[in-house]
Amino acid sequence: MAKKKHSNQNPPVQKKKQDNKKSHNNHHQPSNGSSSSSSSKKSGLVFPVWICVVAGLLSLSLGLLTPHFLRHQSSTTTSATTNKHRDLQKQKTMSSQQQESDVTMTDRLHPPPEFACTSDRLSQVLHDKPVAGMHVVCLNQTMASLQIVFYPNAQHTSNPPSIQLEGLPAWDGFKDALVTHLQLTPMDELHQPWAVFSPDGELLLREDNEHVQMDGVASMGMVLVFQGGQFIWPGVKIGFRRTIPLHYDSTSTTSAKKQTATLETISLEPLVFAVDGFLGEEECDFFQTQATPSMAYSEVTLMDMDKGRPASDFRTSQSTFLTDNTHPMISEIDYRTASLVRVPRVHQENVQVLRYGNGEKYDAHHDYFDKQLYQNDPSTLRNFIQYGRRNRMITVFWYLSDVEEGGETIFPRFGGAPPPRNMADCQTGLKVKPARGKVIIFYSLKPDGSLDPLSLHGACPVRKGIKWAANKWVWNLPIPEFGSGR
Ligand SMILES: O=C(O)CCC(=O)C(=O)O
Ligand SMILES: [Fe+2]
Repeated sequence: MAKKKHSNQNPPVQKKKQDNKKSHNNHHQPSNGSSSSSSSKKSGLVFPVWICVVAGLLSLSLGLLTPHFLRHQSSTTTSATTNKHRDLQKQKTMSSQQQESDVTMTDRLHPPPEFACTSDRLSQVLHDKPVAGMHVVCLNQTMASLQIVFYPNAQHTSNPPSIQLEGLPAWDGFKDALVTHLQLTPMDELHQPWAVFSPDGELLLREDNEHVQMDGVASMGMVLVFQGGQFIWPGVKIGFRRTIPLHYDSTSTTSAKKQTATLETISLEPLVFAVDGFLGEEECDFFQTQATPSMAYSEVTLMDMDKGRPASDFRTSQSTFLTDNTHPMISEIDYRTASLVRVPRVHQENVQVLRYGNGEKYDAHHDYFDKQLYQNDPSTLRNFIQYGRRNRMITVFWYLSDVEEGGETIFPRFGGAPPPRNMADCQTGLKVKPARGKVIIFYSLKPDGSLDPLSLHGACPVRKGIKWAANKWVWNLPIPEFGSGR
């Protein structure tokens, strides 16, 4: 039986002229150079260190006020957060006797409490089994050195490797340490630069940043490094629940803003989270109403081996893309989604609304594009996936209705199971029951940036009732020419 792998895709749109070649995310605002320097000249060491720490945290949080996942890619390089480093240099010129006695009291420059590398915080990011390409790094900055503890592939270990760098290292030294101890591979034309994030998904550094002042970073406490360059929530273990704050774009006008979301890990292989109540009643109704006039039996982008076959061989539901991004309810959810996955809105496709009537289904497939399977489709290869560099990374799948019977989303390769022989089979695997307002988040790419074949999934036939749902696809790179963030 022919393998029925296929992807569903927005039809190609004329590419707008956009320069997104070399983009850096500017996550730290430049320091204004004021604050604690005069008091650190006058008084002893303990007092100025505290002032410096407070000033550092203040300017760090100012830098974080507009999280990167709400911003478009900017072309500035990483710059200084605080004047803490300069103050530290001044302090180092003080008498060594004075320094010694005070250092014992304020030896460690405290990271923001929520990012401190405590065993509790570590238990929220480490896994029993290695996660290829996601690394946890603990930074312990003292007056004299920076201690770096590595948890390669975000795996628990009682004896993690660590190193000690003298003073506050330069970006090059820190970068070399990460590359060596985490075995990071350099970017090339098919791979994004690796990147360093706060545990809350804030982009801090990228491999291709040129001028980085390390003070803000070194005092972060814990950072996550992703070989694939994009943030992915650590799954930790099945049943793990993480409540995250949701941030909103300042232009957002909706009154009913959700402040938090709770992600529950429902599978590690593939990585799947469930978020109850992510969408409100009004929103579920709105998307059904908005989509109804343009619903049509679904198209799929056929792989080479499937060319000529009708889409209904695989997928019998109706669907439509909603393209009016200026509608407040649509853009509101785009921003909410950017915050949910901590990936900027410009990585999102327009939402695709789905409706399954009785008996309608969608056989198991991947949402990513495997470039090997599109070698005879130059348009998809070039325009969408840029020969494999760009791809769908995340599906945020919305359930807009309850379904009386059937209509589950199935992951047949749950737990690393082998590929099913029959892609229409709905017996084995993880089955997610639709529930109005709930979304699931699943990752088609792994933290190292490679395709995750275990993300295979399908829609079981609806047995009773109607299933309304939607796909919100988030790419691993900006898609300004066909995404919803245009
Ligand atoms: O309807 C579902 O549960 C899944 C649909 C799906 O995977 C898709 O539209 O790509
Ligand atoms: Fe899908």
